[in-house]
Amino acid sequence: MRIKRNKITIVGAGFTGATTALMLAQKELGDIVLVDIPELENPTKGKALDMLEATPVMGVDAKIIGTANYEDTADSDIVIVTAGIARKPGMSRDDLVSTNARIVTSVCEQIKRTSPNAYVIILSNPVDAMTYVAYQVLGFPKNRVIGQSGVLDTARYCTFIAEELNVSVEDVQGFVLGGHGDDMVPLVRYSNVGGIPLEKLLPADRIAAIVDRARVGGGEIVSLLGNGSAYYAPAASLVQMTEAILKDKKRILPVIAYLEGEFGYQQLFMGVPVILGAGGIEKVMELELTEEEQAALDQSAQSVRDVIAIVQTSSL
Ligand SMILES: NC(=O)C1=CN([C@@H]2O[C@H](COP(=O)(O)OP(=O)(O)OC[C@H]3O[C@@H](n4cnc5c(N)ncnc54)[C@H](O)[C@@H]3O)[C@@H](O)[C@H]2O)C=CC1
Ligand SMILES: O=C([O-])CC(=O)C(=O)O
Repeated sequence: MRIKRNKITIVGAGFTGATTALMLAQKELGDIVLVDIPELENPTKGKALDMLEATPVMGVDAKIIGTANYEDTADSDIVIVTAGIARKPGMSRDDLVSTNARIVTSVCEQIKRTSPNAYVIILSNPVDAMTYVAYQVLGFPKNRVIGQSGVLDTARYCTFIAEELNVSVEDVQGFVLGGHGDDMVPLVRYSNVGGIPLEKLLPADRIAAIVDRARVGGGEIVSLLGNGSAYYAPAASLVQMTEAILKDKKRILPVIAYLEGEFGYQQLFMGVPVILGAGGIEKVMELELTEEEQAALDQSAQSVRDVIAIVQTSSL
């Protein structure tokens, strides 16, 4: 038997897609196919070739191609979907819903045809609802349809904690539950720094300020960039998820998963901690929540449901 190299497709070769491709190559996680629309075929080929030409300098082996043809993506192990429009200052992620639902639908129809066995990771916003759209169109089992929100939201939360305490980011542990919107739920009670509960290290008002900043972390970058949204930290998050699956690491990471009773929610895609390994989402890790935490999560779940309802009632 010949051992096969991993094949990773990234749909959407814009800021997040191209950055993810480069980071995947730097980690030698597999060969990479970047796909974009036919009108951008040459720029997509150009980005891929430019990255490929960086590989001898970086000392990594990864084939990287750009294309507008889904046949080139056939039999990918992982497909990452970043296709769609990004928000601009003054917009919410939910304002992208109609346009991106159409794009994610057409992309997933192609993925279903060309890579029926792939694990699919969705980034396009509003990502909880777009993961739902992808699941409907793909018809893949729920363990193979995964949305990215919590790794990024948690990264922001941990960055701000490390900055506040002037300690290494490596020693900060925590996670953020719920939808990828301004009412996401950073779980303070389960956060620690070097094993020491966060609540013993910082006063409540400083923790509250960190939680508030993490919740609007995406918007902070949108305001600063002026014409688009974050891409370095989102790309790093996608790479961590991809690595967890391809190396069967069984990482416990917060991702958007299909809930069928877990945390009390039925038939809902939302961010929760899971075991991520070679089986994709291998298990949702349920936690005991206080009444207050559950109420905050309920509010976030309702926001996700409201956006999914827009998708369900519109003729895309
Ligand atoms: N879930 C999350 O944590 C995050 C989500 N996002 C979302 O990711 C999406 C992409 O963001 P960026 O890369 O910054 O945007 P971008 O505009 O730089 O790139 C998007 C790319 O998608 C391509 N595209 C559009 N329709 C397509 C189709 N049918 N097939 C293939 N490609 C298509 C565009 O041509 C463009 O190159 C946005 O919706 C953004 O809101 C961004 C950061 C974090
Ligand atoms: O804020 C946005 O629109 C992009 C995104 O989801 C994030 O950076 O968290």
